[in-house]
Amino acid sequence: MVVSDHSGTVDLVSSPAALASVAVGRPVRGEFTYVVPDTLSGRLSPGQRVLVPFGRGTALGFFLGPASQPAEEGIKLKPIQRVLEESPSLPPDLIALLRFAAEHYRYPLGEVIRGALPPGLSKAEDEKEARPDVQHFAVAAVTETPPELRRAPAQSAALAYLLAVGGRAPVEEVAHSIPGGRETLKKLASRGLVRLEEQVLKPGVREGLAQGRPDLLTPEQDLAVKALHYSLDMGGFQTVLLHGVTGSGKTEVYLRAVEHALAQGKGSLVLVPEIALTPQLVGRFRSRFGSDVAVLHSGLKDRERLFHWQALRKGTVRIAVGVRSAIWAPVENLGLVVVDEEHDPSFKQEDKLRYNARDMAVMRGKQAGALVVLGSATPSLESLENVRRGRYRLLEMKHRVDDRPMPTIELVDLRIERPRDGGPVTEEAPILSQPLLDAMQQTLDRGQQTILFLNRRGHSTFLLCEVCGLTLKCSECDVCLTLHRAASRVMCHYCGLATPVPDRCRECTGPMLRLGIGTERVETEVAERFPQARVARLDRDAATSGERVTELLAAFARREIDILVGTQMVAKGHDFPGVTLVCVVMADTSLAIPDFRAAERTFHLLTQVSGRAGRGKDPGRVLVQTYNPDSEPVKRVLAHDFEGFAQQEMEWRQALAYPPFARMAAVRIEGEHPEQTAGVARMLGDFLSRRMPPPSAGVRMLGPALAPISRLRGRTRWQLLLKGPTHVALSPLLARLEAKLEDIPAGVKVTIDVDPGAML
Ligand SMILES: Nc1ncnc2c1ncn2[C@@H]1O[C@H](COP(=O)(O)OP(=O)(O)OP(=O)(O)O)[C@@H](O)[C@H]1O
Ligand SMILES: [Zn+2]
Repeated sequence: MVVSDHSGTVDLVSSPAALASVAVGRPVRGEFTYVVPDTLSGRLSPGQRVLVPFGRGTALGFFLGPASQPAEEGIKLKPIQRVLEESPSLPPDLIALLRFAAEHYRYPLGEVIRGALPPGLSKAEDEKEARPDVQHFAVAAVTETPPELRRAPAQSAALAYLLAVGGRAPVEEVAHSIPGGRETLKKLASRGLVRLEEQVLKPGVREGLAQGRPDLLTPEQDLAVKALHYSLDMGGFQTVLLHGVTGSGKTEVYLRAVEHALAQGKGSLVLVPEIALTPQLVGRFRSRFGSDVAVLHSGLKDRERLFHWQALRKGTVRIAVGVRSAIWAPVENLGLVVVDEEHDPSFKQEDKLRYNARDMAVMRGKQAGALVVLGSATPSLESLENVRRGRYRLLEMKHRVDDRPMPTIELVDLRIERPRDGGPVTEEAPILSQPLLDAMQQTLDRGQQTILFLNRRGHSTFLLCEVCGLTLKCSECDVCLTLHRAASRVMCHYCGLATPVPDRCRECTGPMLRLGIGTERVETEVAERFPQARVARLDRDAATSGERVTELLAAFARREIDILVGTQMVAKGHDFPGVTLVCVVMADTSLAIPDFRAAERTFHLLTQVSGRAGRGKDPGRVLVQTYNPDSEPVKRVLAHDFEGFAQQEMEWRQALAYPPFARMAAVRIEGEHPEQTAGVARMLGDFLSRRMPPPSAGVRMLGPALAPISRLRGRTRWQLLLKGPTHVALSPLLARLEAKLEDIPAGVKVTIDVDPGAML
């Protein structure tokens, strides 16, 4: 018999041949059964890392729990070799979540677990205690230099230095003053004249932007906070959608919920789209909870990652704030999971394990029995539908903090806007129409700030031959190249390939026209029109690192920049009270993308960027330039009509059986040889169509067909979409497909993308 005692350790002693279920950290599917040797009985806890024989060698394994005798007779099971750590790296709720993720997204469990762990724990090595952020100090053990040091001038000098500064100094400071100081201090320590000490710094104590705790909540915040406190007091799993307009103070609601969980002795997990773009939010958490917060972002060093993991696992740090991958953080006694900007596409990982951290957050809450709060000014249709079906509870905040008005939103119709200075009508509309120029001038005159949004980077987004009409494409991808003038290169935004700018068409030597506006061009135009203004640009080209982004945003917050031009990076939850004008240079860029979410994405972007205006004492104004004033997203944004947009879009999705009224899985087939790839795509199409459930099940297959971007990095891409009323309806088909993937010829790669995000 296998039983679990209360400490979670599995007592396998009483079983004649105790068996263990182990996930192996290799790209293999399923869990494996191993024998628990006598030496390990009573020492195994679920979530522990172990060393197991695998193939001809050994591999890292994760003990998941007891197993029963496999059905097949005559299989010789091998024993677990040893355990790699005393206390398990994975808490039980996380094991449950990782198992769910592997099953749902059709990805090998061992790889799912390895991907979740910090590098220090994802190798088949014994656990090492992460060296925390420590500072080494040298402390003098004597009060004067003893005569024995007369023949050792370096040691004498180092000790003299220490005594001179009061008997105690950081080692690096001594080393800085006395060449070879580190070695010298060690020698002094071995003589017993100096003690070397470490002072441990708690994680996450680097300073953020300090923010006070408001004494008074708005009435809507107060109601929301009370509701969340009540749910926390009740305990157990529940999901709440916090739909609060831009600037309604959602962050404060999260902070109060985290405070309450902490008072209950429970940990919290807070997910944000991107740390570099949300320094204010991180700052608010740090200044409220100090060293109780671990901030998890992609810039962490391996050692720091391990340190945070261990601190959270031990419960010495109880709050984790982080990006997508922080969903795997081993927060102890988890009571609350918050997902800020839950609609954000960055929660979906687009390689390896293609998970959606927002969806995993809900599942994590379920496994841990925790409260889940999904917050946004523009909730996803998926979450709204879950509210309608009674799965999530809705909390709304319809007013801004301090009753500040929502910004006014005005339309600038590019079809009728004439070029400035009454010049001739050209095919291209002006980048900045007269209404925009006037509004920007007024804003400058008042000493206020402007954000200019265009969701395309570069100078010109395509080059076209004036004579033969050829557009310049990437040699590796089926994508137009973008001209970057500052770098004097044309670049592919998909594969990164950069080449010199051609001045003539390669087919007919005709001159190349530079068309399609990008942020770089907008910035140039703005600088020319407003030479007295301080202009900066925020996009992937200008902000090459996380620090650079933070610096730029900080400079904008300090009002050292008057006009900020940028891509969707400027649309994220920023809170700059000086911004009173937001201009959308072209609202249409994301409308034409062949993706069923194009309209939703456009609506979200326009609403979010508009929401940056008028957050301070002065009211905000938004100008939207567009060629499609009658398109649904544009019309509804102008009318501040979230409900109307959502309803209209829901009807359309329902009519065409798209999410949230159906579940989807994309099967992507990529290969170097176009012929072979097409062959595999057709083969998989046949394979699936022969295994389709009866039509009454409502499962449908679209394709196989060439993907919208039919070539990427030199590889041909095919796509096959499966749609069904529920995930359960799709999963037998996906399981079959997963098994079939073992027969795919080398040279073609097939990936299954469950609940796909981007459809390109
Ligand atoms: N009760 C309050 N009293 C005074 N100021 C508040 C209060 N609550 C929040 N604020 C301030 O209001 C501003 C907006 O809050 P916050 O950034 O949380 O908005 P939000 O709802 O997250 O908006 P968005 O969806 O645009 O990100 C912040 O400057 C915040 O400090
Ligand atoms: Zn390319």
